[in-house]
Amino acid sequence: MHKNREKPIKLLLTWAGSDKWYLFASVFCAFLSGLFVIGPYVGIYHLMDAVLLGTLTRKGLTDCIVLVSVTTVFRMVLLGLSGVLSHKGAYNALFRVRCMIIEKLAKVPLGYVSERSTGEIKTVLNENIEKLELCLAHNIPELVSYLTGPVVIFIYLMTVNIPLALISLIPLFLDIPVMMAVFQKMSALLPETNASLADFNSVMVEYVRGMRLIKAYRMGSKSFKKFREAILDENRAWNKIAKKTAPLYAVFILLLESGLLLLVPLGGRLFLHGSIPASVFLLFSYIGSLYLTELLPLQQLSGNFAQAFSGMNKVKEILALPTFEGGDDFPESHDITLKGVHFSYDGKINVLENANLSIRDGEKIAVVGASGAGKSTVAALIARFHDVDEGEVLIGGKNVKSIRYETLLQHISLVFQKTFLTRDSVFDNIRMGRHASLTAVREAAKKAQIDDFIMSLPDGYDTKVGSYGSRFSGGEKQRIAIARAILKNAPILILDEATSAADPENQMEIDKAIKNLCEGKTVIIIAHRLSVVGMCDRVLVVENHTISDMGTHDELLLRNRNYRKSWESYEAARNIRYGKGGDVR
Ligand SMILES: Nc1ncnc2c1ncn2[C@@H]1O[C@H](COP(=O)(O)OP(=O)(O)OP(=O)(O)O)[C@@H](O)[C@H]1O
Repeated sequence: MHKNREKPIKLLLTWAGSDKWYLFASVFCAFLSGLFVIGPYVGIYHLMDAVLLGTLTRKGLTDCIVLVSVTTVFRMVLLGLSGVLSHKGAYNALFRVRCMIIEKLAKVPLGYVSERSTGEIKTVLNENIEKLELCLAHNIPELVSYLTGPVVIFIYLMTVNIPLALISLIPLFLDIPVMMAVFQKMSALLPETNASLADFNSVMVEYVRGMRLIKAYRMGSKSFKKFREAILDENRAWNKIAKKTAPLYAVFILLLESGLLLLVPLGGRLFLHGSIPASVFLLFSYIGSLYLTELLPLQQLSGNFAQAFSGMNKVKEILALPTFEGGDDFPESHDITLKGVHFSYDGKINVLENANLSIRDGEKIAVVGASGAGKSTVAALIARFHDVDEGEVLIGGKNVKSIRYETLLQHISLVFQKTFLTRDSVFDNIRMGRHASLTAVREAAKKAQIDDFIMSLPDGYDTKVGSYGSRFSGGEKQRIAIARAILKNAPILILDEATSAADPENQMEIDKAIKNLCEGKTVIIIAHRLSVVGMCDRVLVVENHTISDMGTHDELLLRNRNYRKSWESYEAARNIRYGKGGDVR
């Protein structure tokens, strides 16, 4: 809780780690560059003074030119140096924050990650973090530089004429509440803009992934309403910000430039009364009313800071997600038990109520039930993708909550319905980060019936998979995933409809691969097709929000009406033959 209230700049520096020294050095250079702003003003004032008094000499002119040139060059050099340092610090900090998020996402229960859409995570990793770059590399040094210059000029003006110098500050005091109002308005509206940006990113990812479908159905970009609406929504959100803040920006600029209206009449009066010399009058009329405009970029900075802080909140949200820390070693035995398990995804609708099961070490179980009955949920709870609301999930007699999360995942292999291949080589896709030799990888691939196919590719195991594994068929991808699981050799195996993408030819290969994969393991197969039942010892039926029955295929055929009906339908479908004209026999 305390962390959430941490000051944004302090938090940014914590995230920057040791790179904060680059940021400090950059701020220091920006400060020095701000000090040099005074040079041209002092030079011009002395020039005006000498011209008006008729005391200008060649040396005086040269001194003035040198002062103006040297201070301007120093200012630019320091500003450049500040930029180099701030970018080095900022990009290192960004790298660190992105790594922290990625590491966090790897540690949080999978349930949390899948609940956040890809687009939302992409928005945080990309757009929100980029705003931090803007803040660290540009806005903070700029803020220091923009503030130092006017402060130094003000101090100089005070040495010339205190009353006029103080009067020159009036526009600034009037502007402070306006700037605060801009910041507040931006901060209030940004969550909405962020949400629409995250939505836009989600829809964009969906649009690109669904391109095949869009083309197949000739939906065309215009007809993809969701995409267009997401773009329009994002535009609307930004227009709303512009509408609400533009008038305030205008007031800010007008006020900041209004010094002339005060200093010319007042200074003129003092000059005409002989209270100040002409050079002081001209100094305040020109510089005294202009130096505050150095602060003009601040109006944009307030908006940028608001955006950066809003992005930081998103990063904070992810970094605050709970992780499963600590815990015991994995148990020796691999039997699985569910005791009185209740579970709901949203806290409202119970997907499982009082679910009980007992799977023996080395047993192969098929999980059957209607679509949406909760089969995948049972598997997800065993792998602790979510925590149960009530009851216990035990492996080898130990509650999964007491087993070290990493260890738990190391001992469970999952083959999902949708196979995800990374953009690396086939070799790396099977190894998945572990140290395994080519011989070991090939051994696994042979058992998964995919070695011959991989060897027939132009670069064999070095073949790049390509984005989303687009160059492989569904069946090939599944066999690569099975090879992965064989190599992992975890004692517990969960297969979620792993055979769904197979054609009849592939099916035999996949069946062989699965048989090899399952050898000597405790296996749970989520069976959407009852053919899987043949390779399992027992069947578990999920229906009516619970595990309603568990037994061998023959036992269930005798005692479970719904299972018997499903089996009969499956048998009938299996025996369907097609006649010449396509008629069903
Ligand atoms: N992440 C989630 N958030 C909210 N509800 C979910 C989530 N995942 C699944 N559900 C809901 O929980 C119920 C059970 O889903 P589950 O995926 O376990 O069923 P299933 O039997 O495996 O279905 P299928 O055979 O169609 O894959 C469904 O009503 C589903 O809509």
